[in-house]
Amino acid sequence: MKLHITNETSKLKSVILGVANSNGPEPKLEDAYDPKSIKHIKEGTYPEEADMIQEMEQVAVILKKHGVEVLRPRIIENYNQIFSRDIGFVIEDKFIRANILPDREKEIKAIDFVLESIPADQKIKLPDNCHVEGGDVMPHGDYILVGTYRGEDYADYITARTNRQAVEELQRLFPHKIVKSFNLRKSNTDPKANALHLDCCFQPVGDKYAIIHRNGFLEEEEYNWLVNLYGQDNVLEIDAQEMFDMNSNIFSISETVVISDDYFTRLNAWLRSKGIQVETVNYREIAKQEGLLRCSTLPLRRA
Ligand SMILES: NC(=[NH2+])NCCC[C@H](N)C(=O)O
Repeated sequence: MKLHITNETSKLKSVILGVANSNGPEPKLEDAYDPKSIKHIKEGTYPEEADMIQEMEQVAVILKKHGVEVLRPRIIENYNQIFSRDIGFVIEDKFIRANILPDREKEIKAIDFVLESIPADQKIKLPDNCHVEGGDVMPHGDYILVGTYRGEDYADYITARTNRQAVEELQRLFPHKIVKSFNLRKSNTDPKANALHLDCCFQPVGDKYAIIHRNGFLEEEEYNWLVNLYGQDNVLEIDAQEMFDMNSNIFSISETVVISDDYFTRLNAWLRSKGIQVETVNYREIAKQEGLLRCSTLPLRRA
């Protein structure tokens, strides 16, 4: 297995796409770990497995059409394995195993066949006190952009998934990169005010563009730093409703092709106006669990 990831948008060669099969029964309220799932459990609109399977198959078809190798996790009975992004991530030729929320720690076992094909010196397990999930980590050329939560009350937030210790450890592991971290707004109860991961409020796209939601960031200066990295004219600012709908969580197959949700009419028109081909799927049921296309993919190799 050859690993190579240095950014979000180079031509995708190989990816793990999550699975919704045997996703388990609707969680009890006290077992849910994000506010959007909680909302849908309360309202009786939690997504059906059959619908989510069908939504994910549309993504598999598009990826294959674009010549991408698509790997799927082995199915663990009655376990949520939709959001592969968070279980690990690749930076350059290293696979870093995430120290994920304990509720999700079995997910990694289902990609053992991938891990076995990676040489031992390319696999990294962070110390246990470093919490990190792939949704918070974006290799970006000379930078590694990392979403985090620096509040003293970190432990109170089930929505805070990447801590300072992990940010520091990533810098130690990749001394030739600049690890830039972003303090994100967290809410256990309000999905419109919760940037669950960095990819829930920001994502680079194309060769010089980005999608961003200002209120996802707690520090004005960190938000401005990101906007300046692209230039104001190259950034699409999304509002709280669009963040909630998960507009920043599309997925790039290359600098010129993305997979987006058919529902994102404003975003898709903006992408097309920049010369980007937009492949669309309907991911409205998956979206109810506070994740979307980037969250359900774990890229292993890009050109
Ligand atoms: N990369 C992401 N944004 N992943 C979203 C994961 C959503 C999932 N319900 C969780 O709370 O863990």
